[in-house]
Amino acid sequence: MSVLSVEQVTKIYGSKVKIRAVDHLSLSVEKGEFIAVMGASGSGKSTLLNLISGILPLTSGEIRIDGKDISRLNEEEAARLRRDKLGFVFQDYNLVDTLTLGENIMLPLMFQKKDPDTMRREAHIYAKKLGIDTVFDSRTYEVSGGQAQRAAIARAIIHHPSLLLADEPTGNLDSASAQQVMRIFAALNTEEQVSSLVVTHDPRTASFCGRVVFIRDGKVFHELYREDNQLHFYDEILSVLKFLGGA
Ligand SMILES: Nc1ncnc2c1ncn2[C@@H]1O[C@H](COP(=O)(O)OP(=O)(O)OP(=O)(O)O)[C@@H](O)[C@H]1O
Repeated sequence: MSVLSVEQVTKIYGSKVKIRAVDHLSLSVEKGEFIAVMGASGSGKSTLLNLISGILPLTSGEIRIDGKDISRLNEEEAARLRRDKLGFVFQDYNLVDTLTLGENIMLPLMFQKKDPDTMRREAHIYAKKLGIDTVFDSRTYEVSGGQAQRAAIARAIIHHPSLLLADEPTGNLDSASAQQVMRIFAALNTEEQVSSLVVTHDPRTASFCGRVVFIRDGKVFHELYREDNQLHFYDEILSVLKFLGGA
């Protein structure tokens, strides 16, 4: 069973003037896959993420997460699905500034009402894994962007979601921090089989993934699978982007 299955999904915005943001799009993510979604501004990437996370209703089609049809959920069920099955990483980290990094990492476990000792222990395990244990008790404004984003990743996966959704996770980072963050994504993918969908404009970020899905006008335009060499994959991604840009 696929972790995510998007079947012939269409999203039309507006009533008088209709905008077809996503158009009969199909995509599936298998357990342990690490996928980048690329496409020009306005091609429908954010709409697709919002449909998958159940924030936006579909116009037609079907989306299943772990086999469960999310288009049939009521608001409360959709919220529970987001909380239990999905993890989110955003461009601007979305950490809570009044909490320490460690407390931010623990947040999903607080919602699961775990006891404080277990929460702290598990948060430390992830902070160590992501190389931010030394700033566990720091505030969000006392750490670098790369450290903040690594805390956001720890928070996104600490409850073992089925699917990690990331929207421009390296968008605010310098290139060294961006590479470090993507190496962490890749390691989590290999070591813990975290299935991830990463929306990005950056070909270097995408080259860490195993597959890149290119979207144009709300449709899947092309897909690339990485063989072994990241540099070669990067070149292939650039060629498709050049073609997309010129088309
Ligand atoms: N709430 C909305 N109401 C009406 N139209 C919308 C809305 N949100 C997005 N759109 C339109 O839908 C299309 C797809 O937008 P979307 O934001 O999904 O693209 P994107 O690929 O994420 O772009 P970007 O890379 O700039 O974030 C665009 O034409 C956009 O103008």
